[in-house]
Amino acid sequence: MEVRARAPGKIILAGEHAVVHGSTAVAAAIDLYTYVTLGFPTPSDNDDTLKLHLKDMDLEFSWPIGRIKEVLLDIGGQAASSPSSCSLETIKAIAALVGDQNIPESKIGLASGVTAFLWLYTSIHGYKPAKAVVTSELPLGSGLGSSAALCVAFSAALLALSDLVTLDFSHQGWQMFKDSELDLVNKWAFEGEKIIHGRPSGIDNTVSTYGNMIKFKSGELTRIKTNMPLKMLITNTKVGRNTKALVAGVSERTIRHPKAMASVFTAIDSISSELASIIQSPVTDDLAITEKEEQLEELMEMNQGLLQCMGVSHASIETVLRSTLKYKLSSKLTGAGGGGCVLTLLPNLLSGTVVDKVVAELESCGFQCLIAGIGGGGMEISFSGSS
Ligand SMILES: Nc1ncnc2c1ncn2[C@@H]1O[C@H](COP(=O)(O)OP(=O)(O)O)[C@@H](O)[C@H]1O
Ligand SMILES: C[C@@](O)(CCOP(=O)(O)O)CC(=O)O
Ligand SMILES: [Mg+2]
Repeated sequence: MEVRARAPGKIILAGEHAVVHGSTAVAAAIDLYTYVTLGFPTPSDNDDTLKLHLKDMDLEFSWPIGRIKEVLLDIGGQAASSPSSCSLETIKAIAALVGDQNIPESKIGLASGVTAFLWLYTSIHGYKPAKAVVTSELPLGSGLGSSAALCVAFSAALLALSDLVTLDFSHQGWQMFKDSELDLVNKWAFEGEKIIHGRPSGIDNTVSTYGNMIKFKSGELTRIKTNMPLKMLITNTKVGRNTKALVAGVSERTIRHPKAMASVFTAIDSISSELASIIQSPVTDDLAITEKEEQLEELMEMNQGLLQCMGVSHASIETVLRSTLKYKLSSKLTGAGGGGCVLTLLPNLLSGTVVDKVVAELESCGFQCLIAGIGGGGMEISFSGSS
């Protein structure tokens, strides 16, 4: 039997980085997904390997099960129901397995994703032969949560083929997990994110698992119901960066200037809480929407200023801010920054002509613009034969 899982990317409306240090952040799922297909060979296939195919990158990896057993002696899938962290020793052991595959130097950033796969796979299914295929609509390393979407999709596909979840195998099309099963997916995905990010807050895997819009603080989520139309332009500066290094940079700054950074984190906590309550409060007419949009714009600008304070902005991000400001539009980086993606609020009454002009200007700088649907569903799975 083959299962397909999909998990969405996300945007962070306020609070990235500060959320790692205990502040509130607000995030929404977007309608761009990472897909993982997983299947076990039949005995007649006579295949005793674990395979991982990263289809978009045209990379195929294969490990003989004997080699995995030799390197990862004590994992063996006994702990699938209680997610645990990958020890440093095991990360080193997995590095030897990843090393076997000679990933080209230009694609070495993928090694952490492959490491997360091997940890999640062996933790949940032990030493069983299988093939996993990954495709994604998300740009990698751009702040839209591709790492979390990958870990959620892996965890969902792995658990769907375990005896820990109950599913309707005859159901046609996408189906959801029960709440307690989603919790298990989320916990495993967080363990995968730890391998990729070092010190994740958990917001990305949580919003990818449960979908919609969430407020997140110290590992606790509160679902948010939006009461206003919210349209964001996402501009990908295409400047590559790595979340792990940026998160570590903020932590180092916090060690150097603990008091100043604590004030920054407190300010961001207030910004996120205020932003969440504006989004949730009822609106009566267009005027009320415009007022709320102006408040949101101001909060986004304040958040961006504080992100700059943390050292995670970038010349390319500043270029987007300047370009959008010419049209009186407010922007902030989203995700880890250092390049990656920028959000621009598109007010409800903004004319299509202005949007076209801003997009044309941003694209003339070499950036890529997209308008994604926000606040949609979380992870889902489907069995082969259905869509
Ligand atoms: N589809 C994918 N295939 C393989 N690795 C992936 C995939 N998506 C994400 N990754 C892993 O996640 C890393 C990017 O994560 P990160 O730096 O957190 O940025 P973001 O989560 O914003 O995209 C990649 O370098 C890779 O290791
Ligand atoms: C910077 C941070 O707040 C978000 C990182 O998101 P992304 O990997 O850049 O999509 C880190 C985290 O919360 O784990
Ligand atoms: Mg990430």
